[in-house]
Amino acid sequence: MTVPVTPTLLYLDNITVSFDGFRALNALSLAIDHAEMRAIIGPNGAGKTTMMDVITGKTQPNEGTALFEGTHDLTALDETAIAELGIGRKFQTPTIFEMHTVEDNLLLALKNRRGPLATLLSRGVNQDMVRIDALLERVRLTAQRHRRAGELSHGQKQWLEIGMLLAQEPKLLLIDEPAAGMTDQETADTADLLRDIARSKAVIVVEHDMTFVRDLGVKVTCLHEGSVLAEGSLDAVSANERVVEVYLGR
Ligand SMILES: Nc1ncnc2c1ncn2[C@@H]1O[C@H](COP(=O)(O)OP(=O)(O)OP(=O)(O)O)[C@@H](O)[C@H]1O
Repeated sequence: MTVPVTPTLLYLDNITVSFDGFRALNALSLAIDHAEMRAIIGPNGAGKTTMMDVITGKTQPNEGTALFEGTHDLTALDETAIAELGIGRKFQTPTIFEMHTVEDNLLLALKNRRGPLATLLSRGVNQDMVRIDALLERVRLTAQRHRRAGELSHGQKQWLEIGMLLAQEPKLLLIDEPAAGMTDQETADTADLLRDIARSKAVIVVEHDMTFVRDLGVKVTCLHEGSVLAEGSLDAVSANERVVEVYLGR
């Protein structure tokens, strides 16, 4: 992989989002490097979802700068344009096609990326299969290839959706509470999978499960009342008195 000269992939500065005068984000600043994974923690209502909404163009900030790759002004783009820049988002509830096989779900995600014209012109059925082999292996679903997605375990469904996002070849993945509802083993496997993905892509994970965050072993940002309260290693953030007061000590 060629590493770009500027390390900052996502740059948020002084972002404010007001809902009827209430500041869901309050001068929030955050920078994510290429191939960096960052865990975002913080109490309910801290602004984590609103931050993801700003990055993906779902919500327009009232103030502030949001740059992707140093040049793309995210505040001037709609959700489709932002997805096309290479920002993929996974919500907590998987949006897979339950009646289709695992393989077909991935195939649909690949075609979705190319669009109808490219799909028509594509001679690449074999190439698709090579890509799908690699995706299946990556998301640990090779043995489930021909099963209907609806039959997968909760954790496997989450991984399939991550695979569908990877099919779109994003540069930045936003993932909302991936460990919610997972068994301990699935949670550990998911941390492993995300660490693997983060070797070549940037990943932002919002998560409340501190065991999982510890497994990720990455820099942590704690949000509170729409701003960054603390940032650093999980040990440093966990030792922060304010973080204990507003979040961990609850
Ligand atoms: N569309 C909206 N209209 C009014 N208030 C909103 C809207 N969206 C979010 N808020 C408020 O903004 C604040 C931040 O919400 P947000 O969902 O971003 O928090 P969060 O950190 O994701 O919380 P959680 O951990 O519960 O998901 C909350 O007080 C919420 O009620």
